[in-house]
Amino acid sequence: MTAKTVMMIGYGAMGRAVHELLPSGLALRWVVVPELSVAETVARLGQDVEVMTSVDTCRERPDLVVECAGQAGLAEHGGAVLARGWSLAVVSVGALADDALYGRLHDAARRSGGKLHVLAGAVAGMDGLAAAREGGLESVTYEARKAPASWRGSHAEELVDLDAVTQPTVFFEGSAGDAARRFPANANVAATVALAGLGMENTTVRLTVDPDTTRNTHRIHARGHFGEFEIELSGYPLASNPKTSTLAALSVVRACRQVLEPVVV
Ligand SMILES: NC(=O)C1=CN([C@@H]2O[C@H](COP(=O)(O)OP(=O)(O)OC[C@H]3O[C@@H](n4cnc5c(N)ncnc54)[C@H](OP(=O)(O)O)[C@@H]3O)[C@@H](O)[C@H]2O)C=CC1
Ligand SMILES: O=C([O-])CC(=O)C(=O)O
Repeated sequence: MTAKTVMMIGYGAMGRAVHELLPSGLALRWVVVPELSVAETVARLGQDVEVMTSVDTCRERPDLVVECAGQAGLAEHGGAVLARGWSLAVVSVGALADDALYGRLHDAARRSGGKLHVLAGAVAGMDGLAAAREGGLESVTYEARKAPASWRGSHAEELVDLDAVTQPTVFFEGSAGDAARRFPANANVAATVALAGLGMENTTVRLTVDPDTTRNTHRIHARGHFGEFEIELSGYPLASNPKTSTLAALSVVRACRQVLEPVVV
């Protein structure tokens, strides 16, 4: 049987983890990275994978395109993928807090028959939340708790002294849209919860730095006509990037596997 093909946008910590776990029967054929990373990525991947800076260079049709490139990468390449009518599974969901980008990707997919799949990423429960929305939701709160190392290099450094915290400290409380825009590498899940539930402005987000944890912990509380649920997921970060949970990479692997499966769970 010929292998189904995958294109990956971005090849950082998550992309590499996904590549390692790609199910047999699927081949990573194209990787899209910024110009500055082309040489290093070619050296890592060898001849079997075509490394490019633009989706336009690809002359075939991938069975699935996965984005592991950060919000800027989704903004740069998402439109071109969807305009071709391809399927695009994304993790940098916070980019969709930008209404103009959301509209552009939505319209490109609608015109071409392409599909934008918002992956659950580092959290669970998005199916239940989206189902609950059908009956009406009253409130949705999302809280993330991570170690200081996971918040380094982010806007958190301007809000709290990451070297001095001695106990769990909330340093941001606001809307999902605001969180996704201010913490592009750390609060994509806030946008995912918002898209599944009450939207960017009506989803409350709390971000905490916890000096005593090595996990990335996500808690979602939702209340509505269906009743109420609370889930807490305590994930291991990837060794190669403490901002990124292992489960987020695994959600991309799952999306890849679904290309092969006649029954989708
Ligand atoms: N939904 C979720 O649960 C989660 C989502 N994420 C999202 O996944 C993204 C990737 O995570 P991770 O792999 O750990 O991050 P890394 O920073 O390790 O990797 C990002 C990769 O994307 C590349 N890239 C950056 N800009 C572009 C662009 N314009 N076009 C193509 N490629 C680009 C980078 O290249 P270069 O090195 O040259 O910059 C690098 O290869 C995060 O930035 C975040 O947005 C992360 C965790 C959880
Ligand atoms: O991986 C995680 O724990 C979540 C994350 O970074 C994000 O939401 O952007």
